[in-house]
Amino acid sequence: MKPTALVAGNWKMNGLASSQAELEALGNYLSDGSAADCDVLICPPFTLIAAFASNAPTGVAIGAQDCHTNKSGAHTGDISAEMLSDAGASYVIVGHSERRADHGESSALVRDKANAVLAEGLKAIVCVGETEAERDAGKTLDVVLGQVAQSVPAGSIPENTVVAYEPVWAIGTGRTPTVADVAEVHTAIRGALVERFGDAGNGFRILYGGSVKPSNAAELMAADNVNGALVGGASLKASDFNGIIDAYRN
Ligand SMILES: O=C[C@H](O)COP(=O)(O)O
Repeated sequence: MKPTALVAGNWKMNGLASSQAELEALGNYLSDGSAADCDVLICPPFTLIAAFASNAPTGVAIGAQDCHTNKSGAHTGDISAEMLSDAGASYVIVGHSERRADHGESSALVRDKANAVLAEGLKAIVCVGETEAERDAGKTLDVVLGQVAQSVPAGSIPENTVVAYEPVWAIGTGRTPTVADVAEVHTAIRGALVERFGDAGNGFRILYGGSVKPSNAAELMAADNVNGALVGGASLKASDFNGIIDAYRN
């Protein structure tokens, strides 16, 4: 059975307390419009998680953008999955390419972070994706499937793990792969998940991320094995994010 889609907003290092208005606008749109056939998630910066979680509109889950592998301890500046759960988060993004690049995170570390997320009963969104040089060298599937194999925990099930395919060169650039290219990568990821997890592999949600906006959401979301979106820039304004959620309205 096709999994319920997830439209997730990753606010990255954007958002102040005043951004609560965008969350409210999103909630108003969701409650006013015809029901969207997808789950909706906002991952604000750490500083806003508790406030957002306690005021989250109906139908909007709140998540985080990273966590440490440990539950607690001497790790200055880090946040654990237990703390995120305590603050009201229900999802945690791990292995975003910006963290892999900015903080040198390896796939093994990403898997350990995902395991920490699962251990707290939260859901992990495990990000994978090739750089432009890797795509140009014809290595897209090798890179992406290698990251999936190494970053997705052995204990993953469709209810606790989401895979997000984000070509690094498409993030924040306004460029996207063709729908056929997206379908090829997503179908390859699906195949790898089925090979590893059996029939359950068909139940995992595989999100596409990278310059998703209202004008291209419908065609990207219709591609084979695309079960939602991980949205950066266009998630910061409720009106844009709502336009992406519209891809899942009848
Ligand atoms: O996590 C979200 C992605 O990095 C996509 O960002 P973007 O929609 O701004 O391209």
